[in-house]
Amino acid sequence: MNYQQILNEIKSELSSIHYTGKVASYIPELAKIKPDKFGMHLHCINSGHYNFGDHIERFSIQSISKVFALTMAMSLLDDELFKRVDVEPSGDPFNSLVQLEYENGIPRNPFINAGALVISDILISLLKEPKKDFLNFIHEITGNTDIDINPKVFLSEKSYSYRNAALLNLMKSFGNIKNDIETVLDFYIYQCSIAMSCKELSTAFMIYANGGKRLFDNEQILSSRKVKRINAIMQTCGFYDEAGEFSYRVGLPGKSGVGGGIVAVHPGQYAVAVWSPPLNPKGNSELGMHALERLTTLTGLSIF
Ligand SMILES: NC(=O)CC[C@H](N)C(=O)O
Repeated sequence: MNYQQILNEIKSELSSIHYTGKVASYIPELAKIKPDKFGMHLHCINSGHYNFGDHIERFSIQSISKVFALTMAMSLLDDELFKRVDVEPSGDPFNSLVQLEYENGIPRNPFINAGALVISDILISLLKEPKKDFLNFIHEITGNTDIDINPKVFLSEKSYSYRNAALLNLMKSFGNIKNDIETVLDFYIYQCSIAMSCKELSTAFMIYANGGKRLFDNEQILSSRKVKRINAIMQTCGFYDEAGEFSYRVGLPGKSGVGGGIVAVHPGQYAVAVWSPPLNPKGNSELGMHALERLTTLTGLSIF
């Protein structure tokens, strides 16, 4: 199959689509990103790299970091982790508070903000230097030690984090947050402000496509049992109240972020990342979803 030709076709098809999405503005620093940025990077297990556009430019990974945080927490703790966060789709927006009240402060899954905040709390309790260890984990799975946060995005989100503070306060009232709220918020926002390119993200997500092994040296990072579970959570919960739509249109486990990135994996075949900042009303990259839908249609390679 000529993957580069397929990517070129996706690029030309999408250049004529009139998008209606808006770049995220509730984190002021993200609103400065040009809406016409667009890149895609496909990393195939057997045949290497294919790409187009702004695929080596770094952008704010935002909620894509929730997959790395869950991976770290699952490598430190076993099933007891899931007493504090569930694995069910929420059907609600990423920053919603409503379900938490009914469900006694136990978030529906680790990929909505409430769930990721619980994971941050767990990591703070277990790690010596949470920020350093988190960044080191990303360096380990990408083999790239200069990946870092964007300090402007970090500070920008810190000054507008009222909803995440509300989620933390509510969960703390139910006893599901052990550390102090400022510390958890700070670490959570730190993770979200990491900047990576589509190329780097497709390398990082290769562990989920390759049975838990880094592709570049075959080192086992995560057991295949844990990979199965993380991919299942990405499939059912990776896109908030649009997880069903993504599954139906694209047919891959994946995760999005409000920076406009989406990463998806086809276990045994490839990891792919796409970046286009304008978001649809559910907070997922409008053109990113479209590009991935075309990829699985044109290659015939979805998991279904
Ligand atoms: N969906 C996202 O990417 C949200 C992440 C963002 N940092 C927030 O907490 O609001």
